[in-house]
Amino acid sequence: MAGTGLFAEILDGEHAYKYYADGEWKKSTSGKTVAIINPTTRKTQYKVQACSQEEVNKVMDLAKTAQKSWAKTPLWKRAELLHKAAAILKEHKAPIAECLVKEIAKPAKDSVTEVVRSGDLVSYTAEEGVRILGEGKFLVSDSFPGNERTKYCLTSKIPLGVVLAIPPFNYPVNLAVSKISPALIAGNSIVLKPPTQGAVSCLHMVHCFHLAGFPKGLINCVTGKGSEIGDFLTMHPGVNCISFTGGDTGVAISKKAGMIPLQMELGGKDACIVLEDADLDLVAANIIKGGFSYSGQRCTAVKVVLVMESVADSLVEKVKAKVAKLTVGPPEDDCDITPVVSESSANYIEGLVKDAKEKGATFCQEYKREGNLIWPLLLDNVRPDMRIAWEEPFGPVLPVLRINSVEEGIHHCNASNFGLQGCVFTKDINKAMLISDAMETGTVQINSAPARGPDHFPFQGIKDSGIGSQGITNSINMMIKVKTTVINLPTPSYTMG
Ligand SMILES: NC(=O)C1=CN([C@@H]2O[C@H](COP(=O)(O)OP(=O)(O)OC[C@H]3O[C@@H](n4cnc5c(N)ncnc54)[C@H](OP(=O)(O)O)[C@@H]3O)[C@@H](O)[C@H]2O)C=CC1
Ligand SMILES: O=C(O)[C@H](O)COP(=O)(O)O
Repeated sequence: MAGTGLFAEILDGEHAYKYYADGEWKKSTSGKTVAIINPTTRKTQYKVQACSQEEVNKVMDLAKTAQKSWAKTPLWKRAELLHKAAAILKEHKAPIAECLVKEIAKPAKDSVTEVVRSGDLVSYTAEEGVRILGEGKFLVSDSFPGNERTKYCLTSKIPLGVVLAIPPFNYPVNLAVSKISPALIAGNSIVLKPPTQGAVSCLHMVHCFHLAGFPKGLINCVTGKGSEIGDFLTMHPGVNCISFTGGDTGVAISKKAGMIPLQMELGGKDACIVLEDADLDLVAANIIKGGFSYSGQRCTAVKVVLVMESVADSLVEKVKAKVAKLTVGPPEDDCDITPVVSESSANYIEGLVKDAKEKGATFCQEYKREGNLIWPLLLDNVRPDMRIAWEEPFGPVLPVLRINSVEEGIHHCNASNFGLQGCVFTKDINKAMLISDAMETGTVQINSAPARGPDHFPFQGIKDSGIGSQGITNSINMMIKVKTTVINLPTPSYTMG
C-alpha cells in the first residue's frame, strides 16, 4: 500500500507526504501543505509539502554540488544505479499504481503499465547512455580548405549541470523518469517539480531512486503548486536545463527562462485523416484506442477525425458501436472511461460540448456528466467554426469533421497552432507518404493512432506543441554539451605516413 512498508519513511502523519532533498525526506518549514483531490471522490486524498523559495534555493545549491562529483562517477556505475532503481520501481509497482489511481483516476491496469513502462525506460536509458556517451569524435584539420594536418580535434560529451524536470499530471511517473534518467546517465543532477495531481506517485518513484543508493543531493523533489513556485523554479539562476511537459504553461516558461537548453512537450490536436480506401474496422479500433484511452487525457490522443464524406457514415456507425461498449466508472474498477482530472477540466470540456451543441453538431450519444465523470461522446458534422474543431478537450469527447478532399484534411491539420502528431489511414502507401510529408506535425503514424512509444522513438512537436525532441536517445543528447580539445602540432603529421 502507498505510504506503508518501504514507503513509510516518506509519509508525515496521516496522508501528508514529505519532500526530498539532500538524500532525506523532509517537512517544509513553510508549515503549509497542498491538497491533492481524488478526481473520483472529489475529496482530499493526500497532502504534499508547499515548499518555500528558501527550500528551493537550498535544493539548487545541493544539486549543484552533487552534480560535480556525479560527473566524475564512471559511466558504468551511473548505469548500474539506474538499473537498480528500475528494478526497485518495477518491484514496487503496486503501491505506485495505487497512487496513480487515487490521484489522477488512471484505470488500475493502465496505472500498473505506466510504472512497468517507466522501469523499462530507465533501464533502456542506462544501456543507451553507456553506448552513446562513451563515443566522441576525432577530427583532423586538413579536410577544411587552407589547412594542413596540424590540428587534432577531440570532442566529448559533457553534462549541462542541474536539470529542472517538470512533468504533467497524465503521466506523472513515466514523464518524470523520461527526464530524470537521461539527465542522470549524462552526469547531470535533478530538481524535480512533480505535478500537484500525481505528486504522491512521483514521491514514491523518487523513493525507489533513493533506495537504489544515488548520492545525496543528486536527485531532489520539491512539491508545491506550479502557480506558486513554478516561476521561481524556472527562472532560478541555478538551473542549467529545463525539461517540461504540459500545456500552455510551457509557452510562458520558454519566454521567461534564461539562456539554457529547453525541452518542451506541450499540447496537441492530433488529426486522424481517413481516406476512402481505408480499412474502416482498423480505423474505428484506432479511433477508440487513440481518442478514448485514459479518457482522452493524452497529448497524443486522436483529437479530431477528418474523414472523407463518402465513407463518413459508415465510419461513424462503426465508432458509435464501439463507444457503446466502453465501460464508464471508477478507475479502481478498471473502467475504460474514468473521471477527468479536475472539476475545472470537466467544466472546460463541457464548455466545448455546449458550444458544439449551439452551433449544430450531431451528438452520436447523449451528453452525460456526473461530477468529473464525463461519458464518451462522439460529435459528428463538426464544422470549423466550432471551438472543438481546434481546441483540445483533454477528455472523452471526439469531433468528426467530414472532408471532400485530402487537401481539405491537410489544410485543417496545418491550420492548427499545434503540431504534435497526426495519423493517416489508407491502403495506398504512396499517398500516405505524400500526406505525411504535407502534415506539419512532429510525427505522422500511418495506419495507427498517434502514440509516443516505443519510448526510444523520437518524440517531438512543432509550432506550439514543443521545442526539441524527446525519446530516450534524443533526450540524452539534449542533456549534454559538446566539449572540444584541439591538439596543435608543430608540423603536419599523417598517421603511419
Ligand atoms: N506533449 C505532451 O507530451 C503532453 C502535453 N500535455 C498537455 O498538458 C496539458 C495538461 O497537463 P497539465 O499537467 O494540466 O499541464 P500544465 O501545463 O498545467 O502543468 C504541467 C506542469 O507544470 C506545472 N506548472 C504549472 N504552472 C507552472 C509555472 N508557472 N511554472 C512552472 N511549472 C508550472 C504543473 O504543476 P501543478 O500541477 O502544480 O500546477 C505541472 O507539473 C494539456 O494541454 C496537454 O495537452 C500533457 C501531457 C503530455
Ligand atoms: O503525455 C502524453 O500524453 C504522452 O506523452 C503520450 O504518451 P502515449 O502516447 O504513450 O500515451
